[in-house]
Amino acid sequence: MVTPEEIARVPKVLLHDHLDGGVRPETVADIAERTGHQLPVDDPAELGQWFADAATSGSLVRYLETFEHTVGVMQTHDDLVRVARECVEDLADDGVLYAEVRWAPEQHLREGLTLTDTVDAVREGFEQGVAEAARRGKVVHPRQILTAMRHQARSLEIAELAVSYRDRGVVGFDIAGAEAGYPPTRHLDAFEYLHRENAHFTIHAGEAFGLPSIWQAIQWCGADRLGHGVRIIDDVDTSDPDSPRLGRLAAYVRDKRIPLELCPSSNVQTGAAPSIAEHPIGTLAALGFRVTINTDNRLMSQTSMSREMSLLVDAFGYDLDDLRWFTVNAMKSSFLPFDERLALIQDAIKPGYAI
Ligand SMILES: O=c1[nH]cnc2c1ncn2[C@H]1C[C@H](O)[C@@H](CO)O1
Ligand SMILES: [Zn+2]
Repeated sequence: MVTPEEIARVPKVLLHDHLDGGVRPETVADIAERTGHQLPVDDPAELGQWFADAATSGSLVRYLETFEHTVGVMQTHDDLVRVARECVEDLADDGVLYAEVRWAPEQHLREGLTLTDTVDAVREGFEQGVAEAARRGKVVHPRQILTAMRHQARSLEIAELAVSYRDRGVVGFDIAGAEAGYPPTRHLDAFEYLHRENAHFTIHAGEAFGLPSIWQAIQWCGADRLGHGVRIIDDVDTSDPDSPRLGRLAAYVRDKRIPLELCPSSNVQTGAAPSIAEHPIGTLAALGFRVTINTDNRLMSQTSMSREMSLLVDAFGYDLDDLRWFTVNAMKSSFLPFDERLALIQDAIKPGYAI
């Protein structure tokens, strides 16, 4: 059985983590006190628990309401730098080697920052975090994914922002927010623009809404990866456990090696999966889908990459070889240039798992 110490030590790759879903509770409390942002509870220890309890609602829409209290304290240059720096420090302390951290610039303009100001601030925070991690003897490579909110109408503008920062720390684009009622095809112009620019994007799909959302994300929008995508399991007939049968869409996703950014704890909180033990990741991994393990929102789920891996080790009996497979899957699926992906696999991931 893999121990928590081994999991903490091996290099991990994180493709789906929200900057505004991973703020330290102490930082939320600290900034809120200074800026006058009203919190439901003020004590940092209680606040961490409040986020977790409020997010464990069985509903994505209610889960998302908790972000008002993180987005609310990320409205100035200095506060964005701080949150970004602390994010990278926390990931490095957790043994994360490479991370794509997403956030929605359009949500951080309330105090007068421009879209480019916000991306510059996060970039500065990431650089500070990398330097601080290096001082602690840790190597971490953070990159940004810029998210557009699917209920808003700024996706083309955010896609243009992502392309303009493609050589300055931004590797991709995403849409997030409530899924039901806001299909990805509302943002086709943004996705078509990204295709023309040879740019990468992922789409939150198949979390709160099922197969039609995944189908649109892949076949209409041309997503490179699926944010969650967990409901692809609805297109797998497991009534005979010895020979599961894939429907056309599930077969396409597996044939094309489309990466699934699975986030087990988050899915249990929003009701997308009944429990970790019953999470479709077990079946999807066994069927050879391009499965990756992710945190989604470390604050709301009180989690980390190591914890998500530990939960899966406990539930499915995964060993180090399995964890390396998930990690290599994630690195192969990243939006980094191919040669950089290969270098991290050869130089860091393979040696890191040869313990
Ligand atoms: O799991 C999620 N599904 C859909 N949207 C999400 C999820 N987690 C966070 N978000 C939203 C709320 C954040 O404010 C936004 C940008 O990070 O993305
Ligand atoms: Zn997410």
